[in-house]
Amino acid sequence: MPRLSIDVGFLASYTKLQPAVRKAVDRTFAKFTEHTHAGLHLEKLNNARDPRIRTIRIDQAWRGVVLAPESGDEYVLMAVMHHDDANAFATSRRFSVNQAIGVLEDRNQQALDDIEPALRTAANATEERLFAAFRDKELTKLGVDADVLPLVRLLTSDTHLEALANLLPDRQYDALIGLSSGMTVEETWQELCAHIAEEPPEHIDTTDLTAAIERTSDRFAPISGPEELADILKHPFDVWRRFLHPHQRAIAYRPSFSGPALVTGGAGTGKTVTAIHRAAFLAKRLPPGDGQDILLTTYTNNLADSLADQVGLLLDGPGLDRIHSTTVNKLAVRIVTDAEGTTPDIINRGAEDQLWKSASEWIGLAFSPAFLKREWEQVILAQDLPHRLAYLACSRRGRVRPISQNQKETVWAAMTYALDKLRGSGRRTHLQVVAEAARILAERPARPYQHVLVDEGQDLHPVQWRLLRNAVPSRPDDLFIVSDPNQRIYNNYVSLARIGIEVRGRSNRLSLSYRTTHEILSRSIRILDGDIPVGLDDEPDALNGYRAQRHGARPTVRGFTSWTDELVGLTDQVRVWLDRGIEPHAIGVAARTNATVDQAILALDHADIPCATKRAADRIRVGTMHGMKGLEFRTVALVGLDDRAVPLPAAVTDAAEDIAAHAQDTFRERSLLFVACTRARDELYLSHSANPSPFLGT
Ligand SMILES: Nc1ncnc2c1ncn2[C@@H]1O[C@H](COP(=O)(O)OP(=O)(O)OP(=O)(O)O)[C@@H](O)[C@H]1O
Repeated sequence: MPRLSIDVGFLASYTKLQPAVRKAVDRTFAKFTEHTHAGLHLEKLNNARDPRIRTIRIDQAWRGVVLAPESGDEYVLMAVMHHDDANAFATSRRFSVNQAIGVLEDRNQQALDDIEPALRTAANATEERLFAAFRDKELTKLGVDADVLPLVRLLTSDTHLEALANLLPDRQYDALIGLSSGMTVEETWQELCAHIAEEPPEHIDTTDLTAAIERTSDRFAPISGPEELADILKHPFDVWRRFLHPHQRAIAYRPSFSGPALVTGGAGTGKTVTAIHRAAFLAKRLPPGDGQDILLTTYTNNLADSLADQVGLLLDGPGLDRIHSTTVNKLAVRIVTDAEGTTPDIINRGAEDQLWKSASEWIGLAFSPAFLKREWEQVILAQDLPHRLAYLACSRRGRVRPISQNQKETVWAAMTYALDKLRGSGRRTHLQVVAEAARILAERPARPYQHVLVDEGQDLHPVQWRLLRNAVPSRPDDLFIVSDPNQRIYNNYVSLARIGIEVRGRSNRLSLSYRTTHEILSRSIRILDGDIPVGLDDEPDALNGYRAQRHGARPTVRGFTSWTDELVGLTDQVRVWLDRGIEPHAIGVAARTNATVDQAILALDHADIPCATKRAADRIRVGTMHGMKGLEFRTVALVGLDDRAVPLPAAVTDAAEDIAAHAQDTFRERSLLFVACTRARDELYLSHSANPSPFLGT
C-alpha cells in the first residue's frame, strides 16, 4: 500500500500560501492519502537530476513537488511552489540515503555541477588541499559519498567549503565542517551520531527509503491517512507536533521505562515538547476510565496552562481528559483542602520575610533572617526533621557553612519561635502545605495517579518531590522528569536518589536547541562562566554537545550613561522591532527586579507602546527575569544589567557569612540571566547604565 510522508520544508512552504491555494493543496494531497493518486498526474521533468522527483498540478499557478518511487510505494511531499520555482527546484534536487548513518538527505545537484569548474580552476592553481590529511576511506566512513568525494578533493580552503553550505547534503557537510575545524575522525563520527537515535546497522541499505525516512524523524513525518494529513495542515506552524528529533522520539515513544526516567538538556532543546509527547503516548495507552490518571506538572500557573494547551494540540478526544495539568503547589492545596474541608490559609512572601526577621531579632541577630529561612527550607523541611533531637543529629546536607551544636540549639530556638508564631496566626507556608499533602497521600492505601510527568524539575523542593513520589505507585513508567540544572533559579539542590526516586540508567540527554540561534546560545553559555552544576541524578551537567543549528544576528550589548537614557534606548529598540513587523506578543522585555520592570512599563507606556505583564496578543510582554522562565519570544530585551543589580546583592549571601551559600547564590544569579537570554528565538538586546554586570564581561 502506498505510504505518504511530509517533508518539514513542505509545511514551511504551505504556511506562506493564501487560504484559497491552501484549500487546493489540501484537496490534491488528500487524494494521496486516500490511495487514489492513480488519477493524479505526477509530471516527470526533463533534465531532472533525480528521476524520482515529480511535480503535481495544484491549480493554474501552483505545483507540488513530490519524491515518487519508480517502483515501490514511498511518496514524500517536499514543497509547494509557484510553477517556475517548482520546476527549477524539482530539476535541481537529488535524494540519497546517507551511507554512514542511514538518514534520507538531499542535495542541490545542479548547483554542485555548476560550481565544480570554478573549484577545479582554483585547485589547479595550488597544491594545497583542505582534506589532504584524510584518506578516502575515512571520508567515506563519515558518509561522504562517491559523488561528493571528487568535489571534496578539489577544496583548497574553508571559504570554498562554506560555499557548499546549502548545496551538499546536510550531514555530509556537517562531517566536512567537523574535520576542517580540527576535529578527529572519531570526534566527527560522534557528532554525526547526535543526529540519530541508535547506532546505525553495520550495513546501510541505501535503496531502502522507508527505513531512511524513519531514521530522519526530524525532517520527514509518515502520514497514516487523510485525517492525519488534514490535522497536520490545520496546524502548520506547530512543527513539534509531528517532527521530533530522533532522540526526542526515542524517549517520548519508548514503550516503557523500568522506573523513573530523567530527561536533561539545555534551554530550548525540546524537553517540554518531549514530555508532552510522552504524556500523550501514555494517555492513549490507558485502559478506559473516567478519572484523571496522568499528572503533568510544572512550576508556575502560566506554564501549567501552556502545557495544557499544548497537550490539547496533540490529543483531541480520547486521552485528553485523562491528563491533569497543574502546579505542584496547586495540587497540594487541593489535597489538603479535600482532607481538611477548608482551604489552607497561606502566608504571603512579605509576611514570611517579616517572620524570619523577627525570629532573627529574637535570638539577638545571632543568625540573619536569610540564614534562618534557608536552614528551615533546605535542612529541616528538606530532611523532614520532626523535632529538636533530629535536627541536632542531622548532617545539614546542602549547607556547607559548619555550625556547632550550641549554634544549632540557637537556630532551633529561632525556628520554634517562628513556627509557633505562624501556627498562632492560623497560617502556613506553601512548603508546609505541600509537606502536609505528601503526608496525607503517604497514609492513603492508593495513589491518585498512574503516571506523573514533571517539567522544570530543577526548581522543585525536596518536599515537592516527596509529594510527587507519593502521588504515583513505584513501578515502571511512574515518573518522567524533565530538568536543566543550568536553569536552576531557586535555592533547591536536590538529589532524587535521596528522596527515593532512582533514575540511574534511565537518564537521557537532548542537545539541539530548536529555539535559539548559535549566536544567542554562545553568548548565553558564556554567562555561566564554565561553572558546572550538579543535576538531580547527582551527575555534573556541563551542557555537553549543546548546540543550535540556526544562525542569526549577534546579540547587541549597549551601555548608557544614565537609566533614563537606557529606557529611551529600550523604547527605541522595541519600536524598531515593531516597525519591522514583529508581532507585539513575540517581543519580551525583562529586568531583574519588580521596581525596574515597573519603570520599563512606564517608559513603554509613555512611548505609546502597548505592553502587559501577562500574555496578550496585541501587547509586548514585560516581566521579571524569574517570570520569563519557560517562555519564548522572537526578540528579547533585557535592561538594567548593571553591576549593582545583576547579581542582585540582596539575593546573594554575604561571602563572610557563608562562602558556600555565596557561591551557590552567585551561580543561581548567573543561571537567572542565562534563562532570560535563552528565551529569545532570533534576537537578543542587553543594556546597562553605569558599570555593566560582571556576568556580561565573561
Ligand atoms: N522537534 C522539534 N521540531 C520543531 N520545533 C521544536 C521541536 N522540539 C522543540 N521545538 C520547539 O523548540 C522550542 C523549545 O522547546 P521546549 O520549550 O520544549 O524546550 P525546553 O527544552 O523545554 O526549553 P526550556 O528549558 O528553555 O524551557 C519550542 O518553540 C518548541 O516548539
